[in-house]
Amino acid sequence: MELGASLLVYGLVGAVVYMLYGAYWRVYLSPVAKFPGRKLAAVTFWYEFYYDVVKGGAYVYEIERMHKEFGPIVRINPYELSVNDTDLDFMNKLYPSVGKEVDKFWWSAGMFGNNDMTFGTIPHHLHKMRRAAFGKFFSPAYIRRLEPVLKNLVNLLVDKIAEGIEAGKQVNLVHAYSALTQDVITEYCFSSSRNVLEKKNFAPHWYEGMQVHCTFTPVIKQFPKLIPTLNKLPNWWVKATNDAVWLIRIQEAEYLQQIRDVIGGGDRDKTSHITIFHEILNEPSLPPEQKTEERMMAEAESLVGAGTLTSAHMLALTSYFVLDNPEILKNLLAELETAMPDPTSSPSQQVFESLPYLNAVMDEGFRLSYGSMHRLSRSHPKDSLKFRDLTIPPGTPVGFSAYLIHLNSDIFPEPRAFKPQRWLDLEPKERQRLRSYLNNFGRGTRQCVGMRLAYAELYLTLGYLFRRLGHRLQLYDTDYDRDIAYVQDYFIPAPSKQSRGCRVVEKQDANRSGHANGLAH
Ligand code: HEM
Repeated sequence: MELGASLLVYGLVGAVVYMLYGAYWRVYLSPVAKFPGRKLAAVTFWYEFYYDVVKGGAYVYEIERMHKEFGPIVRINPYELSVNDTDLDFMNKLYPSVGKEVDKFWWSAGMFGNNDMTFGTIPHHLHKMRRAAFGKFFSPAYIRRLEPVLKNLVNLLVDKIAEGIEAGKQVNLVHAYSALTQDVITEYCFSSSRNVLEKKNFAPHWYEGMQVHCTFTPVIKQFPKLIPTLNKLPNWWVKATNDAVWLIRIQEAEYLQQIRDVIGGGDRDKTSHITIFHEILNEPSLPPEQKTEERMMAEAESLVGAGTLTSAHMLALTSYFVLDNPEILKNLLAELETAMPDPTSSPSQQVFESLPYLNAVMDEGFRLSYGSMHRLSRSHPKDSLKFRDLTIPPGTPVGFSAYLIHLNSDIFPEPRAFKPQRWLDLEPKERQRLRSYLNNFGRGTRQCVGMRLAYAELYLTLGYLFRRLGHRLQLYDTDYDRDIAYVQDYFIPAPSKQSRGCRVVEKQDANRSGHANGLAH
């Protein structure tokens, strides 16, 4: 045999031996080898890839099956564990708020394209510094200060929905809500709303583009260089071949311009209120290398993405259940009529916060919309954790999935039913205990930074919309399993591929004869 051919054979044999030893090490010798689970999942990340990419956001169901088979703690890939359990003490230890270093898992932290955004930051201290630069913006004082901006946008949303149904059209609430949440977050980021509420049919391509972006997440985990590679492709090619990537590019150009305006002061005339990016860029504790255009763009993408789909999905699912259930609608309207006697008024969030029935409806909405179906993994680089009689070694990523907790029938009997009543007539302590199982916003140091803004949006939207239009809206050809239920895990969950959204029309009665054809305005 020639020297070249022999080297090739030796090389191939060496590679095979290396891979076999690697597989053996992962299954039998790794620090997490003692945890139960499927051997194939322990050997390779391609197992997860198969479920999430080939079967479409379906690894969460395979994890669910593993828990049924192997118990409350399972190994789900070469490094990571999943826990499905009702132990709140363990949950709080895994996701501490203070006092412990907690990292994200390197393999999944960059699933939205990079590790520059606060969401994608792996190490504890870097994350803490980045988050502190805008954390203040989401404090109760700032949220109150910007409430007038939010009220204007929610009022516009309700007017646009009213306009649509009065014209005899179907209004897709998912698109309407995502128009609202995009306008809110772009206004808060840059004092320059994207104005999606004013666009025809609420410019659904923005919502759809963001959904498609989420479907890239499992691919990016496996191929972390995917987005940088796509970014090198010429504009003309992207525009001609891929709408979703083109939309990402348009957004990036928009953010870059806004960020340059903030940095150069070119936005002074347009800015009517404080913004997240003024806050970050003026934060003295954040060093200049953390204020680069590139990092600010990553932060903008994550803020707009995180601030749009999550709240819109919760609102759409909750609206569906209220409109689909006359008893729930009746109770909610009765409460809102007392709290907001003048339907044309614009009360503040505080008015709605104290309403028991609205809160019960919202908690069911949170429970069935999950926030994220994905496990939220954390690793404690310096400490081991104890789960029952098992010791989890330091540095092991471990996560809970809100999907699994929220549908646990030991905590929530008849878990798939939307029952506001389960939150009512409880002792305050018991209600608080039950609420602590809601994991929509995650927990601890990485808990959703926009949670207070999200609550403000949800209270005002559900309050104003149902008080003003609740008795006039009717679902149009909307089926829960086909259109609403979140069934695909792309971190932000998606409904089935066949989903047509949550569509409403003007309720038919003796005095009205609207026709439900065509889309809104
Ligand atoms: C109902 C609405 C919302 C839900 C269910 C939700 C859910 C979540 C969850 C589960 C996380 C934690 C992810 C993790 O542990 O890795 C998160 C993080 C985050 N969310 Fe939200 N979110 C919502 C609204 C918002 C809004 C309105 C904003 C706008 C500012 C926002 C911005 C963020 C950011 C920046 C992070 C990263 C925080 C960090 O890593 O420190 N979210 N969100």
